[in-house]
Amino acid sequence: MNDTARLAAENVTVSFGQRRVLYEVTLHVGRGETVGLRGPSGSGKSTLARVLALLRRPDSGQVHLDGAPVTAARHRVPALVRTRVALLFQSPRAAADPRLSLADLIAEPLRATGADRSHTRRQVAELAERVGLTADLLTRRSHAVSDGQLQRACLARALAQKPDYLLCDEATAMLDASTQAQVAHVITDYQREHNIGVLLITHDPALMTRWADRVDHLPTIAGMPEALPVQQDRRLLSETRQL
Ligand SMILES: Nc1ncnc2c1ncn2[C@@H]1O[C@H](COP(=O)(O)OP(=O)(O)OP(=O)(O)O)[C@@H](O)[C@H]1O
Repeated sequence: MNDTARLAAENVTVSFGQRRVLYEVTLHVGRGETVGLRGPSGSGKSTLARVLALLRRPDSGQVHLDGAPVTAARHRVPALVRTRVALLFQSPRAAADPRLSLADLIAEPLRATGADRSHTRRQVAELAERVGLTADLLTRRSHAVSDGQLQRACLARALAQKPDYLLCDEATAMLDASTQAQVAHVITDYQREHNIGVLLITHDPALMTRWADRVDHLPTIAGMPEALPVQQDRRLLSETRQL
């Protein structure tokens, strides 16, 4: 694999107030690979995903996107860079504007890039078909669809960005087994077609085993105090294994 074709967190440290959540964590996701990230509740998995998704700047350390450092976050990152990483959250309701129909939700990234209406309509129809949403669902707003249907719309929206990296933060945890399998199938198909890197955060060991090429692990610190001493080691334990 080309060493620069990857999304990388390098020595990332993040604290919330006095509480250090990540300390010098390094994690790489290469194009075409699926990296699992495990760790107990509160160990900082979502925080690391937000850093990698360019939603939060680390206190120290850096994010590299295909070899180039990204030193800003959110709207300070140029749209062409920002949209290359998509994040799919556990709760689609928290991630979806309730005023939008599912069609408008999926179209959000296309509108943001100024795509014309007919292109947007075609893309939305294609993405809806890819994730298994029928036309009648596309006119509904989030309150009138199930969690599984809404999560599929959020996945379609993420793919509308044409990301090179997709970060799935417990993205299938709320779904029944069959919807979970469908969502996983859509993502792995897309990955094969577009050679995207996938970060998979899940507490489900079976899903991790089936899906991840290798797994990294964020450790817990037993009895972690609110204010950690600087030397407290929060480095990532790499548990490279071929599954
Ligand atoms: N915005 C915030 N402000 C203050 N503390 C936060 C904030 N976001 C996260 N935290 C804290 O940081 C720690 C790590 O949270 P994070 O959500 O990254 O963990 P996680 O490993 O994803 O947990 P889970 O598996 O339960 O989702 C937790 O103690 C959490 O309470």
